[in-house]
Amino acid sequence: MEGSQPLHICHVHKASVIIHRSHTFLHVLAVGFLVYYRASFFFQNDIKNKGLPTLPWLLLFVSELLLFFIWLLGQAFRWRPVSRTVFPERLPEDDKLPSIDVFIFTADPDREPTLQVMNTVLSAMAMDYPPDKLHVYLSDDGGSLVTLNGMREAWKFAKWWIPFCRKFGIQKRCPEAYFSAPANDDDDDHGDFGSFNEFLSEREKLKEKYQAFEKNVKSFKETFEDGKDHPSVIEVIQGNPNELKEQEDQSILPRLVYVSREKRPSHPHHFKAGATNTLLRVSGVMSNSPYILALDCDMYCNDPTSARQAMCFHLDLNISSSLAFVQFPQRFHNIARKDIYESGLRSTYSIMWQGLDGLDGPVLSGTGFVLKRTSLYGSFAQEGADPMELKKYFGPSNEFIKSLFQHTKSYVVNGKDSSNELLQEAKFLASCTYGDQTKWGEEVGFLYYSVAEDYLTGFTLQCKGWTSVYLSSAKPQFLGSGVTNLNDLLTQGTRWSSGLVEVGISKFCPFFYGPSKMSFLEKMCYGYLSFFPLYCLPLWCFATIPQLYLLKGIPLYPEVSNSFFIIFVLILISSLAQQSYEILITGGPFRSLIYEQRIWMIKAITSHLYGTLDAFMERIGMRAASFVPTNKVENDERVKLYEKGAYDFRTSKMFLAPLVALVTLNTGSLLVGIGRAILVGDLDKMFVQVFIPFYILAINYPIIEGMVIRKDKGRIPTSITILSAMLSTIIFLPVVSRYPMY
Ligand SMILES: O=c1ccn([C@@H]2O[C@H](COP(=O)(O)OP(=O)(O)O[C@H]3O[C@H](CO)[C@@H](O)[C@H](O)[C@H]3O)[C@@H](O)[C@H]2O)c(=O)[nH]1
Ligand SMILES: [Mn+2]
Repeated sequence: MEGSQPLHICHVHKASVIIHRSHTFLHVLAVGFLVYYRASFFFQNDIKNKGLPTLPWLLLFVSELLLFFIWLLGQAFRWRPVSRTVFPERLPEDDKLPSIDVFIFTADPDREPTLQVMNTVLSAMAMDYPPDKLHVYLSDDGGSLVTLNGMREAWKFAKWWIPFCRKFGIQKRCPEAYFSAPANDDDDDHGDFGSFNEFLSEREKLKEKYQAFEKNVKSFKETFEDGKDHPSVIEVIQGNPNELKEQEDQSILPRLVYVSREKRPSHPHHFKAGATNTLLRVSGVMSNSPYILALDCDMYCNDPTSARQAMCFHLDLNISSSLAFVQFPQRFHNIARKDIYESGLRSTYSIMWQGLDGLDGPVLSGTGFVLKRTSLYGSFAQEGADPMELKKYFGPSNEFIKSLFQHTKSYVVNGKDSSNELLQEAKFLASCTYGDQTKWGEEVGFLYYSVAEDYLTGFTLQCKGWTSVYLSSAKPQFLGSGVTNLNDLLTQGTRWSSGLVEVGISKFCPFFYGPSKMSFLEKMCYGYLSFFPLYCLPLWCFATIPQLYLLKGIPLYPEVSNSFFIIFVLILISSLAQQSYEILITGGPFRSLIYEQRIWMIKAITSHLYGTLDAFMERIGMRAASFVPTNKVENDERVKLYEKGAYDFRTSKMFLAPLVALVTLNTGSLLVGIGRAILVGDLDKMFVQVFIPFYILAINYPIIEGMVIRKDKGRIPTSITILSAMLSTIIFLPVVSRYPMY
C-alpha cells in the first residue's frame, strides 16, 4: 500500500464481548444445575416403585441436552464480534484497479420476473467502476428467450441510463427503485439550480424510456420452449451498430454477456453451483477478470461503490494474499414494518456474520460477495504444471487452461470471424458434459455436494487457509426481495436445512473434515450452521411430551416449591435476555422478540424437520437433491396481507397439518391443565406443564386466529383444521391411555 493511510479499519465490539462472555458463563452454570436435576432422577431408587415413566424423562433430558449443545455452538459467534469501515477514496487511480466479472443468476422466468432480473443487470452495469473493467454475465438456467430478449432491451436502455447516472451522480442505480422514489433524492448530486432544471427534464425523458423498456420486456411472449433440453446459447449483447458507434459503446458501457448452459434431461446440472462453474469457465476465456462479484437475480446494487469497497480489502497487501472473498450482507427492499416472517435475517447478518468476521471470516453466502477467481482453482493451477495433469482437473479446453495463467484478457468477441472461434470455445465450455471426468464441482469451482453450495464451498476454502471479511454498512450495498408468505419461507427453509444438514452428516462435517487450517471457534460456528436445524427434534418433544403427560397428570418438571424450579425459570429468563439484548444492539423493534420465536417454532415443526429428514434420505440414496428457486413475484393481494402483518397460510398440507395438530393438542392440554388446577388443585405440581402450552399458544396465537377467526383468503382452510384435529386425536389418544390416570 502506498502512503500510511489504511484502506480499512476494524473495530472490536468490546462491550458486547464482555456481556456475551459473562452471560455464557452464567447460562452454562444454570444448565449445569438442570443436568444435575435430570440425571439424579435416574439414580432414584424408587422410580420403579412410584411407577414413574422413564421414557418421557429421557426424551426431555436428551432434548434439553441437544438444545443446549446447539446453543453452546452458537456462542462462538458471540465470542469476538467486529465491524469494519472502508475508505474507497484512498484507492489507487481507476487505471490501476483490477477488473471484475459480475455473475448474475436466474433460473425461472415465471418465479423470477424478467423485468426484476434486468433491473439487477442494469444496476450492476451502472456501478461506479471503470466500465472497461466491468463485465456482466447473466446465467440463465431457464434457457428462456424472454430473458435473452430482456437482455437486448436492457442493453438499449443502458445506453441512456448509465450516462444519466454518471452525469447527475444518481445513487440509486437500479432504475425501478430510482423511478419509484421522489425526484429530489438528497444523496444525488444535481449541481446548481440551472442544472437542476436540466436534470428534471432529463429525468422525465429517462422515465419515458424506462416505461418503454418495461413494456418491451413484459410484452415479449415466448413460443413454447423446453428449458430443460437445449444446447448452450451464448450471446455477447451489442446493440445495432448503426444506432451508436461501437467504440462509443465501449467507452461508456461494460460488457454484457448472456449465457445459457447446455441442459439435457439425462444429465445432472447441479443447480446454482453448476451455473457458477459454467460462468467461471466461460468468463475465463472471455474476460478472465481476477475478481468475481456474484449476485442472485433479485439482488440489485443499492450502493454503486460496493465494488470499490471490496477492493479496499483485496488491494490491501497486508491481507490480500490469503483473502478469498469479501462478503456483503443480504438485505431486502421489501421488509414490512412488522417483519412477521423474519425475512430480514437479522440474527444471521447482524450478529452471526459479524462474529465470524472476528474469527477467520464469514461464510460464503451465495450472493453479494467479491471473490478472488484463483481461490476457486485450487493449488494445482501452478505455472509450469503438466498440461495433461491440468486437463484432468480443468477439462480439455486449451483456451481455458491458458486462461489460468493469464491475468486479464483483452475482450475479443464481437460476433465476427476469428472471435467466432472463441464463442465456439465458450459454448463448448458451457456444454453439459464438459465437467465430466474432471475435478469441477469436487476440487475446482463451486462444490456440487450440497444444495447449500455457497456454505460448503466457503467452508472448504477456509479449511485450506483462505480467509474472508464481512462488510456491512448503514447503507446496504445490495438489496433483494425477502420472502413475504409462509409457503416461500418454509420451502426455502426446507432447502436450506436440507443442504446444511447434508454437509454436517457427510465427510465435510465441520468437526472432522481435515486437514483444516480453521480455528476451533470458527469450526464451532460452521458446526452450528450445519446442525442447528436439528433443534427441530427437541422442539417437537417440547410441543408434545409435557402436554401429553399433563393430560395424564404425570409431572415431568420440578414443582413450584422445589428449589430446582428456579433453575428452569432462570434459563428461560436468560435466553429471553440474550435475544432481547441482541435485538436492542441491532436496532430491531422489540416486537421482533415474538415474531422471531414464532418463526423459530414454526420452522422447527415444519421446514427444519423436513429438511433434516431430506438430508438423511439423500445420504442413504433414497432421494435426489432438488432446488426450487424462491418465488420473487409480488402479488398485490398477498403483499397487502403481509404489510398488514397477517400470515398468509396458503401453503401445502404438509406444512399446515403439523402446525394445526400441535396447536390443537396444546389447546386441549392447556384447558385440561386449568381444569385440573381448579378441580384437583395440583397446579404446584404441574405448573411448568401448564405454562409450556400456554407459552406456545401465546406466541402462536396467529395460528389460532387463522384456524377459527379469520375469514380472508389467507386463513387456514377448515378442512385442514378438522383433518389435523382428527389426526392429533388418533395419534395422541393411545399415548394418553397407556398409563392410568391418577
Ligand atoms: O438451478 C438453479 C437454481 C437457482 N439458481 C439461481 O440461484 C439464485 C438463488 O436462488 P433463490 O431461489 O433466490 O434461493 P435463496 O434461497 O433465496 O438463495 C440463498 O440460498 C442459496 C442456497 O440455497 C444460495 O445459492 C443463494 O445465493 C442464497 O441467496 C437465484 O438467482 C436463482 O436464479 C440457478 O441459477 N440455478
Ligand atoms: Mn433469493
